[in-house]
Amino acid sequence: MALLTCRGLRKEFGGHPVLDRLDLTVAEHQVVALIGASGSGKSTLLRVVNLLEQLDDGTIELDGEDISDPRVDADRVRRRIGMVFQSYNLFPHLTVLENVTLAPRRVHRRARAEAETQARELLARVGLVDKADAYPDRLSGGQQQRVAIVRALANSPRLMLLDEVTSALDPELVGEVLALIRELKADGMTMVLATHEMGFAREVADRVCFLDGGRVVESGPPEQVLGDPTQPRTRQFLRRIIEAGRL
Ligand SMILES: Nc1ncnc2c1ncn2[C@@H]1O[C@H](COP(=O)(O)OP(=O)(O)OP(=O)(O)O)[C@@H](O)[C@H]1O
Repeated sequence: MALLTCRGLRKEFGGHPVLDRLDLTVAEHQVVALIGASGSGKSTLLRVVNLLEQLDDGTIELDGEDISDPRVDADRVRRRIGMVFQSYNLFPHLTVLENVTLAPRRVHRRARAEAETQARELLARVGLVDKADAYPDRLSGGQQQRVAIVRALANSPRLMLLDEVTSALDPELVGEVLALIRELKADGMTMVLATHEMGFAREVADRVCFLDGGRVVESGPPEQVLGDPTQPRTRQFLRRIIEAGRL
């Protein structure tokens, strides 16, 4: 059963199509990795799914509901989707605990004690409960990113969208964030992640989609798309990655 179905997505910036009749289906519990050169539309795809950008054409269904209908309440949709960005985007003036409990309290109207108990449980899971009262600037990049993921999980999302979540991290901090994503997969979380980490895409994704020119040019199991691609443009992209020593 498809959790997310994108059909014919089109998005233009300044008359230039960034998504060009893009189709993507994600089954429940599936992990889909989006790969592709810089500017191929990966972030834009995640942003339109989370209704942060308006579509020019196409439809997006989440759990069978057409969320691309302009009459849909975007806030209600975003409560079912957890989005994590490259640059963490934690609120600097709030503690870790306040960052994690903000949406559950304000949006989901949970009582403070209940939201804090859940937040501490989630923080304990990622080994950061001792940082609950710290402000983000006291945390390493890897710790901040794990808090950002916990903050998204606190809304009990149906779908997680992860946009280059390790790109801003020093190499020694990448592993701790990838370990957390591995755990989410083991828990059955449905995820769509844009990544430049081909090794990670190969390991964690059930399906890899190669984007080029705003379309999914090739899609399949990681070993096929990354190991034996059928499309010349995928081959060319991977050749460049190999030459750069990133595969
Ligand atoms: N708000 C915007 N206004 C104008 N152009 C935009 C906007 N957002 C994205 N673009 C353009 O759309 C294209 C696709 O960008 P996008 O960020 O989706 O690519 P990407 O595949 O995620 O790239 P990267 O791997 O570098 O993150 C780029 O040419 C970008 O400059």
